[in-house]
Amino acid sequence: MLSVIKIGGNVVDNPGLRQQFLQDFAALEGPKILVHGGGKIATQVAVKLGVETVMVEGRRVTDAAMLDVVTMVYGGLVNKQLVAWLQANGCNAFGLTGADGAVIRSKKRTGWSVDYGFVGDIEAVDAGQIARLLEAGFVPVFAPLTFDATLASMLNTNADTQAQAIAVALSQLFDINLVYCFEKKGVLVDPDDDSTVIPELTPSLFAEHKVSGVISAGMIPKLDNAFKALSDGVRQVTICHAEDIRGAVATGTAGTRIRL
Ligand SMILES: Nc1ncnc2c1ncn2[C@@H]1O[C@H](COP(=O)(O)OP(=O)(O)O)[C@@H](O)[C@H]1O
Ligand SMILES: CC(=O)N[C@@H](CCC(=O)OP(=O)(O)O)C(=O)O
Repeated sequence: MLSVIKIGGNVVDNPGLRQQFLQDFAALEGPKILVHGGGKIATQVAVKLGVETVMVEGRRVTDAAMLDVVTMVYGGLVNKQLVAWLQANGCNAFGLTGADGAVIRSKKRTGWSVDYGFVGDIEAVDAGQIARLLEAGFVPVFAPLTFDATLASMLNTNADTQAQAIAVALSQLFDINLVYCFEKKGVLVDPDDDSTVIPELTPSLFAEHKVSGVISAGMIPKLDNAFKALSDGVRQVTICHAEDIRGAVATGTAGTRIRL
């Protein structure tokens, strides 16, 4: 089983949670891939540089100035720090974006009522190249950046979507366990109460909870990605707290298990 783990920016930005996660991730058995976010950190750096942040339905509107910010923050600062910290924990991390080795190609998002600018919708993931990194003993660590060769441009891609696309592409070659880690215990009935985890979520329960407002905001696109991964060939999908990653990988019992 290959574990594809996504970690959100709120965990990366919290030193205590991050340190525990890095140790736990480094100790996971078997082949593994990390996909990181970092939206919160990009917003903080953009403020310092005087670049305005505009989010529409959980996606960052990315003009030329913001593309420079996210390329620096995701491809540079966050990716390289994570690689260094994982190496310090004995994990042979290899940091990359979708442009490196042309592993993830995308197209600039068009045809929406909003002009998202330099946001990439993924067209192709080169599973063979990623598998070769794994065979060579590396642990790929992906920044949420893809690229369009025709435009000769980096593109900003949501990290949850990128994790889903990587997991689906590699499901041709491996049984995949996709785990979305964030700073809550799972999908919750009351998002402010970690004791209200929904242990199993089906499409019908998801639809009910969307209508009632129990599931909202960033959790909606995260779950759309989770269900898409399962229906496109991923074996197991879990949404859990970063501190429960070992249970999610070893026994599949942590947080919320997604079922079709
Ligand atoms: N029912 C729910 N259970 C847990 N979180 C929820 C729920 N509904 C909305 N959310 C919100 O969704 C957020 C997770 O989405 P997002 O911020 O995109 O995550 P990430 O940082 O991992 O990319 C949570 O921080 C929480 O505020
Ligand atoms: C297009 C788009 O919205 N990209 C995201 C990529 C980072 C991300 O997804 O970070 P989290 O997982 O921490 O939210 C953004 O720039 O915010």
